Amino acid sequence: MTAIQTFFLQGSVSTLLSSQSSVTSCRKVSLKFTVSCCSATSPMAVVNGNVEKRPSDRTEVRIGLPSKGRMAADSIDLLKDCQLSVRQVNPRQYVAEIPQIPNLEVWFQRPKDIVRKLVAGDLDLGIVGLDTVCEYGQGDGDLIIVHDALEYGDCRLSLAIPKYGIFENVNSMKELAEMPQWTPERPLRVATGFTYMGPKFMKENGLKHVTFSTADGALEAAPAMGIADAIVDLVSSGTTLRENNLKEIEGGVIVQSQAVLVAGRKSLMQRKGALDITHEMLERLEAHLRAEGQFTVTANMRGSSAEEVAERILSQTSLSGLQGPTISPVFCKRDGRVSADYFAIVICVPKKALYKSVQQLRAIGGSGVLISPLTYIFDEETPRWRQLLSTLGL
Ligand SMILES: Nc1ncnc2c1ncn2[C@@H]1O[C@H](COP(=O)(O)OP(=O)(O)OP(=O)(O)O)[C@@H](O)[C@H]1O
Ligand SMILES: O=P(O)(O)OC[C@H]1O[C@H](OP(=O)(O)OP(=O)(O)O)[C@H](O)[C@@H]1O
Ligand SMILES: [Mg+2]
Repeated sequence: MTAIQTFFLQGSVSTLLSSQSSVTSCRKVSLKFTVSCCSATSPMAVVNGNVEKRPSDRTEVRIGLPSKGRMAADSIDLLKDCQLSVRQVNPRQYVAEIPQIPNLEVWFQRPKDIVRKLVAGDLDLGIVGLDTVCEYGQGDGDLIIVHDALEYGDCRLSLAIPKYGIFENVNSMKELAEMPQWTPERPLRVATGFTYMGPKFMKENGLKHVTFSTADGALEAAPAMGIADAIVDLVSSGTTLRENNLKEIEGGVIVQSQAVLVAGRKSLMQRKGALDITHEMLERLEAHLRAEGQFTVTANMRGSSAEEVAERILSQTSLSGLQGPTISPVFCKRDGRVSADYFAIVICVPKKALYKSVQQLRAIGGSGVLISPLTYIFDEETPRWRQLLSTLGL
């Protein structure tokens, strides 16, 4: 089998629902491809990962974590930061446990197989990149994004074209679509590993004469090798594109991706314990991720009363904290009398605003400013949980 397989877009394509809300699902889309190495009518067709969708009566809830690649270690680390330690006896063992959640089994799988197994119902929850959910979930309405921003694995799925030659002055999808060069005899040739999202995107952008080829890696070489005119691939720092003389263009970002927690709708609705486990994981993730962006700041301030100190603090934009400052009197004994001339204040400030906050504190008379890391912020209820319940119609 050759490294590059060519296929043509034949089927209808519809839109992926935008991921503006914290809980997103993808709409069902059907595409047909003619792949040179096998056909859908082949008597020995191999289904990806699962034989058929079938109800299972297992009692454990299963979460899939990436077994390899750049998401693997970060996923374990994230859970560890949430006090969920994955106990794996050895790295070649694909099942593990999290002692803090007894009824949860961890299965290590390749990211694409996590999505396939979620669709098949063999996994209930998974952590993967949003790009993988979109590509391998193919708009399956059963997939629900429970947490859309786990804050690692940041990248985007983008279309890129050469900086040189006929593309020199092409800087947008509109300009690419309007190039006179693309005809039925000489279509735009796109190399991509994203054989679902790539064609869908091109169709949505009105590119009619397009063919696609696929390979497992180093796609950025395809234009220089003369195999393709453009590529659709993941971009993070942009270094690989730059080093290969390729550029992104306006309107060419297909998906902004990062690690997400994804679940199967049927699992959440039908598998005993799955919804409770999802709630606990969501709470832990949110508490950790909210805290990660914040510092606790304590300082002393001279003042006549807690209210007077509060007014000074709340006059500064960077010092309002999560709900407002906590202010406690600092008692001292002077001339035999106990009095509170100082107040200790505690606020949370975004890490990004740390120095500005310290400056503002000083400006209103703050002294002895102490900064400490925050581990968890548990709020009354997480907005994502409310959103999930509403998505499930609960
Ligand atoms: N350059 C990158 N920077 C950050 N995140 C990335 C980058 N490339 C990919 N990712 C994210 O990490 C996920 C896994 O990518 P990774 O390269 O580890 O595995 P893969 O491409 O599926 O497998 P392999 O590269 O071994 O074929 C991707 O689906 C994406 O969400
Ligand atoms: O914008 P950058 O930071 O340069 O990252 C982008 C590159 O990272 C990924 O490849 P990966 O390293 O996973 O290699 P692969 O092609 O073997 O999957 C992706 O497919 C790009 O080639
Ligand atoms: Mg890769």
